[in-house]
Amino acid sequence: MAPATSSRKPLMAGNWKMNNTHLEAIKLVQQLGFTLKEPDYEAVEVVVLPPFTALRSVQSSVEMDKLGLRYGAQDVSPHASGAYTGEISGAMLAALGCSYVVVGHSERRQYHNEDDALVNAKVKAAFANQVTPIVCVGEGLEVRKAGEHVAYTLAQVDGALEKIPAEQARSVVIAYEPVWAIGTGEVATPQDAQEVCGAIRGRLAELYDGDVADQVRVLYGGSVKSGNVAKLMKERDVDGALVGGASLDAGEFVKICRYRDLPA
Ligand SMILES: O=C(CO)COP(=O)(O)O
Repeated sequence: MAPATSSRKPLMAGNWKMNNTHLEAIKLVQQLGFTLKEPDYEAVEVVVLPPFTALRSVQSSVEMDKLGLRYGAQDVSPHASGAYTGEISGAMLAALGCSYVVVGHSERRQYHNEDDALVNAKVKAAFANQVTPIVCVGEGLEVRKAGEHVAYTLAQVDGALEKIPAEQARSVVIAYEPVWAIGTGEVATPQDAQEVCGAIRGRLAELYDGDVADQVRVLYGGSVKSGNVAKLMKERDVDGALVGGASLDAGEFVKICRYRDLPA
């Protein structure tokens, strides 16, 4: 278990999903970038995850205006290059300055039949290009009702990290996103989030020697808003949030990044 004095920097990541053209993306990034200041970035790492088509514009905005935001993509191909129509490689993301890529989001597992083996291959593709994967895990409602949410989620962690060496695993980000909480307004209780995030860290301690479990940031995702983030962030194994809908509104996402100012 991680000591309470861990050095993990909180991470607030906005998963825009299939929203915002590249023009809308520039506007949102500028609103965020000009509102957030040095003290914000000292306290939390702020990341936006636009659609592929907006990455180049986001890169230009961030570089031109010297914004402190980081950005990344929502998916990556397991393949390095070649005849894979419609896919985007890790090298392409790296060339656009992406720091992160989401891997294994439940929407991709559900609508694109992504299994643990594919998620694992994508984690490898990300690391091969020095892009940090944000690995999404989490159970659906049926699994939760059956009381099997911890075992189910840990099996996804095992699958995603298969044959990933400790030097890489220590920088991975894991997002616990219970499917029943995504886009439903039904946020997990802080206790529910802590139960699974703590179990994930426990599993990392079993899988890896040294400080891996203490270094890895475990995020919670699923209906995070300014009204619930402060309570979630009080939990010892919740190191940040993967925010969907609420990250599309600059004012709301800034409030989430400044959760320390909100009543818990
Ligand atoms: O899936 C999510 C982030 O990846 C969560 O989405 P919502 O915040 O819209 O529930």
